[in-house]
Amino acid sequence: MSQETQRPVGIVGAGVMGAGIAQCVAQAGHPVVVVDPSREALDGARRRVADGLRLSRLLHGSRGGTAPAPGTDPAALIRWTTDYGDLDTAWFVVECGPERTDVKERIFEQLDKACPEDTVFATNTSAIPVDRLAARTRRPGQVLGMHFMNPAPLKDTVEVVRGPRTGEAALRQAERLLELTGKKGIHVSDGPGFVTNRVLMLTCNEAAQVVQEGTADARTVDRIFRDCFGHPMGPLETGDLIGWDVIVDTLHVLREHTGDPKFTPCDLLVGMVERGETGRKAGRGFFTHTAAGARGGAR
Ligand SMILES: NC(=O)c1ccc[n+]([C@@H]2O[C@H](COP(=O)([O-])OP(=O)(O)OC[C@H]3O[C@@H](n4cnc5c(N)ncnc54)[C@H](O)[C@@H]3O)[C@@H](O)[C@H]2O)c1
Repeated sequence: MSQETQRPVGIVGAGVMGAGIAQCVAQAGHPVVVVDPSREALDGARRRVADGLRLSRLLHGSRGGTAPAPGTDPAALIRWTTDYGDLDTAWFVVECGPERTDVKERIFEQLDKACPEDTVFATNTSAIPVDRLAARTRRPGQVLGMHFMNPAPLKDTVEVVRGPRTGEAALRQAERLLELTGKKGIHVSDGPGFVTNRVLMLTCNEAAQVVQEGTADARTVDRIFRDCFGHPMGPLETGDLIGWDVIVDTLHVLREHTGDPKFTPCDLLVGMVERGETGRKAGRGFFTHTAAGARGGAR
């Protein structure tokens, strides 16, 4: 067993994405340390991973990811902690904290202090330029973006972002993590929103604006994308899955880093987030959702 297979992968942030990525790594039989300052978030993530592993066993790994080996318990490979110091042996860390530039900058400063010199850091940011976060460390050559898709256990492709200072060795370590979790990477250069969210965030915002203006209701907007364009999901169902709080934060980041007012979130979205109607994780966004994932009435 190589040194890397004994050393854990660190995940910072135990929200929707952190839990999903932790599940992917543990399912591959590899140890994981998940850090979050919120005990409530850690408990929620533990439950989400347990549900995800049950689903994965039912699907026998047929929809992406590695199926847990029979008789093994991937959940036992995950250590849940509030202490960054527990990352002291991690060979690779995926940062999944909130989409706020100042919060992520502080996280990277903490990671730089807590982790060994050779640890590679990947940010799962939706839009913050990788080099902005790399600048908060003494190892900018060991920082890159790995933008996993949601739900991480079911999506086999990751947008890999190479910052202007990201080195070849860091990219090779990222490739190891992808191989381990049965995923492939598509490589892009650094910039606000990279490719995915430079385009998707505007689409989600405009779809909400169309509802706000009364041109069509949410169900009709999404039906246009499914029936006319053949998309598997419309932009409003996609936004419910991502979380409108994450989308509003990402639009602010895009506006901050491009200076372009086209990334201003529409009033309808801002109001929904203020009321806690953030989508699937809250049970209500443009659609209503049950714990089993069923979709109900639209706005
Ligand atoms: N939700 C998606 O579909 C999606 C997809 C791809 C990328 N992303 C990106 O992934 C990141 C996480 O998104 P999410 O949807 O999981 O968000 P989330 O709000 O579900 O989770 C964020 C977590 O970070 C924790 N946190 C707060 N401060 C922290 C700190 N200082 N150190 C460690 N953890 C801290 C919070 O307690 C919370 O558990 C964001 O950058 C987001 O833009 C989200």
